Order: sequence, then C-alpha cells, then structure tokens
Amino acid sequence: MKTFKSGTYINQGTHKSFQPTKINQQWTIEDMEVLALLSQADRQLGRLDMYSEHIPNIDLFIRMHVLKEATQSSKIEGTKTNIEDALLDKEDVNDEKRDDWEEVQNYIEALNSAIKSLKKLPFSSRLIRETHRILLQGVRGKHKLPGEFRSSQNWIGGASINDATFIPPIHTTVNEYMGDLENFAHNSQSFFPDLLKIALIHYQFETIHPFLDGNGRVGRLMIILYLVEKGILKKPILYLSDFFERNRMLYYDNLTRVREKNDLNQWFKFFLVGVIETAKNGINTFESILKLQKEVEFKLQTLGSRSHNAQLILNHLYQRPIIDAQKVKDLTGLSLPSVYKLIEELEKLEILNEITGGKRGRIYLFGEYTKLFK
Ligand SMILES: Nc1ncnc2c1ncn2[C@@H]1O[C@H](COP(=O)(O)OP(=O)(O)OP(=O)(O)O)[C@@H](O)[C@H]1O
Repeated sequence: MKTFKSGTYINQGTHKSFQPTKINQQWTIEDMEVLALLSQADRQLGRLDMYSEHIPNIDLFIRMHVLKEATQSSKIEGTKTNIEDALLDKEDVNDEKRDDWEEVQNYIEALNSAIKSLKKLPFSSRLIRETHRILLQGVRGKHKLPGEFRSSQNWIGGASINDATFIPPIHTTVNEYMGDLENFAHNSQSFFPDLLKIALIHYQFETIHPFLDGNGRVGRLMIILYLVEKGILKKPILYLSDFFERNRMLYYDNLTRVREKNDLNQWFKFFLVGVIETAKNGINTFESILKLQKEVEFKLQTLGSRSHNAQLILNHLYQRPIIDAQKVKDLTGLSLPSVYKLIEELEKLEILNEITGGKRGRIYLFGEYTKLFK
C-alpha cells in the first residue's frame, strides 16, 4: 500500500480528466488500525447476520429496512421524503412531494429486484446497469440514460466543467474500468478481505462515475449486493446510507483524499467505522423489534377471539406499518362495521394511531414500530 498511486490526470484540451489506477491487482495491507477495525467490523457483521437466522419471520422486517435505506440514500441525493411519506400510497402523497416519493420507490424496487437477480446473475456490469435502469425510471431520470453507461464527459461539483471539483475518467474508458471492477469483485486469487474489497469497489465506482446521474445511489446499493452475493450476510440487512448521510462531508472528503493524497487507508477506516456503527445499530433495532413484538402479542391476548384477525393485521404492519379500513377488510374478510371496531380496539391498545386527522380517508400508523427505524 505504501506505493499506492490513485491515478493520473490526462489532458483533454479544455480540461484534465482523472484516470484512476485499475483495482484488479494484488493488494496488501499494513496499517494496523485498518486491521483492528476490520476485525471489529467482521465481528459485528457476524452478530448481525445471526439475527437473520434466529428471528422468526425476519422477511417481514426486511421491507422496513429497505425502506429506511431507500429514504436515507435518496436524502443524500437531495430528496425530502421521510419514512412516513415513503410509506404512503401514491395517491396520498402531496403533489409537490410526489417526484421525491417516486425516487424513493424506485430505489426500493431497484434494490429488491437486484437482490432477486443475484440468484441468477452475478454481481456484474449487467446487474449494475439493470439496477440503474430501475432507479432512474420515470420522469426525473428519463434524460439521464437509465441503464446505460455515459457517452460523454461528466464532472462532480460546479455548474460547468471549468469549476468542477472532480472530473472522472473520459467516457471512452468507462467500459474498460467497469470490466476491471467486475473482475476484481470475482477475483478469488486476490486474497483481500471482502469488506476492504467492497470499500475499494465503492471508491472506484464513485471515481469512475459511469452514469450521468445516480452514481451515489447505485454505488451505495452495490455494497449490500456484494455482501449478500459473497454470503457475508444471508439477508440484506446492513444499510450504510444512514451513516453516509449523517457524515456526508466526511464521506465526500475521504473519497477525495484517496484521489488527491493517495490515502486509501483513511477511506478504509471511515468505511469500517461505518460498518461497525451500522451493524451495531442494526442489532439494536432487531432487539427493539423483538421486544415490541412481545409487548404487542401480550396486548393482543386481551382481544380474545378477535386476536387472530388482529394478528393478520400485525403481519401486514411489520412489513408496512400503515393501513386503512379497506386493507383491514381485505386482510380479514370482516364486514366494515367489524373492521372499524377492530381498528378502534387497536387504537385503544396504542398499536395504531390515525394520522390524517380527517373523518374520511383515514390512515393508521403503527407508530411504535415506525419509530424504531428513525
Ligand atoms: N470527490 C469525490 N470523488 C469521488 N466520488 C465522489 C466525490 N464526491 C462525491 N462523490 C460521489 O458521487 C456521488 C454523487 O454522484 P451522482 O450525483 O451521480 O449520484 P446521485 O445518486 O444522483 O446523487 P447522490 O450521490 O448525491 O445521492 C456522491 O454520493 C459520492 O458517492
């Protein structure tokens, strides 16, 4: 690592683009602090992974984890959607918030679809492009070449290329760089720890900046895809975007430091601290979910014969903690008067609370559960 050189600048006449060093090579690591953090991060990830085996019905809770990741990652990009907004149906979202809401939904769809595809497609340029296509579908992204690598020079920061903070590699080299990144991801001879590999892949991906837009979001999404593909996590339950969002300036600065100061170790440390902190938060969230689940079950016992229907509603709420009377009717097959009675009882038990304040179109939130993801 001592001699690591992040890349070279090539003169394009009006500007200089940064051509990063290819990453599919043998890496060594000598910084003891990186190694110590790596060992902690591995330990915490192992603990987190255990939850996916031991929590019954874990899939119920994963949807909310995905929703949180989508909200936080999109927030870095600038959307103003919060978790409660992201839970709403399209027709319940205000006009001015709808485009942001759609971006978050695209993120959820892109992540779910990519996780599913991993069963038949490897972590590859093709998978990355397909994920990008879903992420940028719809109004805002349609002029940004969804699903395609760029065919022009782009830049980061500044209104024009002349005052850019960073100019990624020339577009004619994007395919070659992405091929190198893909080969590195699958190079089993490189004997480099997986967490450092994905940290390096994220840095390199952001530096290549292969798309016209959405590079940050796709790059963050790739982290979870890589961890699942390598079997480090059985389920997609580690989401770093919250950490990156809370430390946004450091996130950008540490990426920049690699390029400007050849300081890869600082980026590794930042990334590993993120993994440790996020895994610990994930474990706490699961502990809180289990505790809440017990409390709720205890409350449901007071409903006697109606507890079966209440349980059906709860199974829905753990996936999407928002509901209306029609959905309760669909889930339980009860008549409308019985539906309203059951909702009222769940309100009394402080499981549901109405959030619109209106008489019609009432929507109920499972607030205590939603809070665990904030
Ligand atoms: N100096 C830098 N060097 C390399 N990558 C950077 C640098 N500064 C920012 N980035 C990366 O570029 C991303 C922004 O790229 P882009 O606007 O294409 O992505 P986005 O998904 O639309 O937005 P965002 O990443 O802000 O959510 C940042 O999130 C970060 O990952």
